[in-house]
Amino acid sequence: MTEDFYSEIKTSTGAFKWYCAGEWLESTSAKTVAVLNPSTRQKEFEVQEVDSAFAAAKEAQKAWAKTPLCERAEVLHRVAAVMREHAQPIADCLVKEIAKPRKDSLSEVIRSADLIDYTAEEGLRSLGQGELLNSDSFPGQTRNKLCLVSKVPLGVVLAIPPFNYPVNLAVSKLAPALMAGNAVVLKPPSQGAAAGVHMVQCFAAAGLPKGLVNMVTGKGSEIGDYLTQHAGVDCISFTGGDTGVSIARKAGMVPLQMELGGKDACIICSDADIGLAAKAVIKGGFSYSGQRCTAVKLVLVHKDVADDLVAKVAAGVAKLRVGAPEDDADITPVVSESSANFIEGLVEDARHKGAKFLTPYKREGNLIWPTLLDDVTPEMRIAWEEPFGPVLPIVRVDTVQQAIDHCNASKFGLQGCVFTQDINQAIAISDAMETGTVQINAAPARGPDHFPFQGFRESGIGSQGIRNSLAMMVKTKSTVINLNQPSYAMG
Ligand SMILES: NC(=O)C1=CN([C@@H]2O[C@H](COP(=O)(O)OP(=O)(O)OC[C@H]3O[C@@H](n4cnc5c(N)ncnc54)[C@H](OP(=O)(O)O)[C@@H]3O)[C@@H](O)[C@H]2O)C=CC1
Ligand SMILES: O=C(O)[C@H](O)COP(=O)(O)O
Repeated sequence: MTEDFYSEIKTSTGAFKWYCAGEWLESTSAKTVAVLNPSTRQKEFEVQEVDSAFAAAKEAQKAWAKTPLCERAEVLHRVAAVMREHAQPIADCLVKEIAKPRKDSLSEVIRSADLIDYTAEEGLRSLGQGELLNSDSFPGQTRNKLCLVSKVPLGVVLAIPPFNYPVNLAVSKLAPALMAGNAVVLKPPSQGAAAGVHMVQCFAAAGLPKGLVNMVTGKGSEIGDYLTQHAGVDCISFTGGDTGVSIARKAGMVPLQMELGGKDACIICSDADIGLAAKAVIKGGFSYSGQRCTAVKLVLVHKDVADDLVAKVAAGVAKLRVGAPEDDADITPVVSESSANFIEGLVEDARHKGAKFLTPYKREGNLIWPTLLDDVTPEMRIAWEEPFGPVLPIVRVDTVQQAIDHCNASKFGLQGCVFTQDINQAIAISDAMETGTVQINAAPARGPDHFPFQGFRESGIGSQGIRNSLAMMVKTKSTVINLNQPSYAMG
């Protein structure tokens, strides 16, 4: 029974426990953090605020590093199977604590199980390979040295995912870290922590060695510095907003994988298929109410096709269903009141500076109706900042170069997309855009999860995607065999 399966994760007072060295524990401070339901704005869950789990992780990691790759892969496949079997309660948490539509919540969990399986398989192949270098290719050397290059674990990985994909973006760190022989301390987002607790129970139930995955709950603003600057951390894998920039500045000598904010722009050329572009703009701009790092956050459309595009997008936006995540509405409450207030600030700034409202701005609590703004100019904040909500600005441009210049002037460089029917123009624009990925004739997207995913400038450091995350979670080790005489192949 799935309910029994999750019974041990709660304290007697109903808060969720934290997880250390294979045990679900109650915090000695008894301090808790309330998780508010974005729809009702009432307390839905409680998680504990606790201290550290690094010692347990370090201890467990030593034995795990000596565990054969194929055994690590087997354990991960078991985790994926358990997660699929017990997916619904995790998805239910996502509906209640981050107001993600019901269907999308379940698909996030299933996508995460798929990611774990794929990581196990990819890790078996890629981590099993090393390199052999001969010394005689460097000037002045003979072939008397053989360098064996292998990949060894980093140690303890601190994983910090954001609220909008608390399961998938946790698993995208945990699975490669574990497959590569590391232990993990997970700090889930406060809004998303209940889903995180349920997810960790799947790792525990799959028979992962004790101490290998530990979960510390609490507010990032209070325990974040303690965790990210802890001497027991050997790597930080963080996904989130500007906080990541300050973490990177303060972090010590540890590898960083930072996936941060974005202002993903959609450039629509005069020869574009406008029907296709309009559909992508609507889906890209408004799915999960615009709360995706890869959401379309700016449309830069050529003036010759702008009226056509705007009419088609407005017609599509009018059909979006606004309501409750339980009812699978397209637009659901944004994650918090402070987030809704921030979005409203951007909308009001645009109103004062002359933006044209193609849909009226409407808000009830955390629920914001989809808002389409035309005639946006570079003087408006919305032209540069990410609302992380259902608000989409449209800038009309005279030339494609103007659109490229706008993208490249942004502090962000996550993804972008271009719509044109001329492949030569598409490639030229892609090459000119300073973003980690450019999609041609489709909206930005991180998935499928094995594609490399990276941000330039303040959008990140390093690269995600299953193969790249596996490569990120190891360090290179060389062993040099020194022969007593040069040895050349076959005679
Ligand atoms: N490039 C990418 O791959 C992605 C980027 N994002 C970006 O994430 C942002 C939205 O997510 P959001 O959760 O609001 O982002 P935040 O940066 O606010 O939080 C991300 C995580 O960091 C934690 N945190 C907060 N303060 C600190 C601190 N000082 N030290 C360590 N950890 C801390 C949070 O915990 P707590 O919840 O307790 O505050 C949370 O777990 C957007 O900017 C979006 O673009 C989102 C998804 C993907
Ligand atoms: O947090 C996000 O926005 C995700 O990384 C987006 O993933 P997706 O583009 O595959 O939905």
